[in-house]
Amino acid sequence: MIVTIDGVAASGKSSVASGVARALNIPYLSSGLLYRAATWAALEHGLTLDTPQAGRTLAQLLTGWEERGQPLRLRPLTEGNQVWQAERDLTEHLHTARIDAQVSAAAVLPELRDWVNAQLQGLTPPFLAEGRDMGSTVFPQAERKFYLYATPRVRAERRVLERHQDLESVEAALKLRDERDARQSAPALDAVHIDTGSGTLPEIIAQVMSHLPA
Ligand SMILES: Nc1ncnc2c1ncn2[C@@H]1O[C@H](COP(=O)(O)OP(=O)(O)OP(=O)(O)O)[C@@H](O)[C@H]1O
Ligand SMILES: Nc1ccn([C@@H]2O[C@H](COP(=O)(O)O)[C@@H](O)[C@H]2O)c(=O)n1
Repeated sequence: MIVTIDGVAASGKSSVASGVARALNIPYLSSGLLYRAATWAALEHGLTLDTPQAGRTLAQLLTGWEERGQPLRLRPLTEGNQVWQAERDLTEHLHTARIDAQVSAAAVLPELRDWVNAQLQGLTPPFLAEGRDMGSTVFPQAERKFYLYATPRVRAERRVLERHQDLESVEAALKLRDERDARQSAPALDAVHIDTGSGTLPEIIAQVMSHLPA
């Protein structure tokens, strides 16, 4: 079985995916974490993302690591996904304001989208995949698809509890990321839409579960 959960930034995708995956006893895959890790790699290597050759250069960097036996890999742990490169856990570097600000510019590159999609499509079901285009592009065959949303204010209020930033700038950054991401990835037309501002996290997880076979 494949279940997809797409949604806007900070709508609760990872938290809901983790809860549902735990209840189903299957792993969840955070596609956003792979985009974040590739963005981190690009920035670490001084790669400028808005040049015509950026996609090719980034793809060469990622495949070069692969060929040298030091690939960038998603570890789909149910309690929270991680990304490792060789023996190094990169996860703590990936949820920062710096990566938030740059990740949409990396995610627009077709070479990176192909690389992320190939990583995910190479995995064996059952699993739950979360991101922006999991139900529409990467796993159109998924048995159940969900789309999570909430107002920018609700999402910003939640995010400031996780990071030491002010509410107005977090909300502005979320709106900007939503706008950029909407141009490069679309949710599935057959997804069940859920407003995560309408309940607590356990209630939203229960709402998703109610649409899944018992
Ligand atoms: N009802 C709720 N539904 C979902 N998330 C909630 C809810 N209430 C609080 N949260 C919190 O919202 C925060 C953002 O959730 P999460 O990081 O899972 O979102 P995300 O969509 O994966 O974010 P990003 O797009 O930035 O990766 C978390 O701290 C989560 O616990
Ligand atoms: N399927 C996806 C998933 C993510 N992205 C891009 O990555 C960014 C980070 O994702 P989060 O889920 O951690 O918020 C996101 O803002 C997108 O730019 C994507 O394009 N497609």
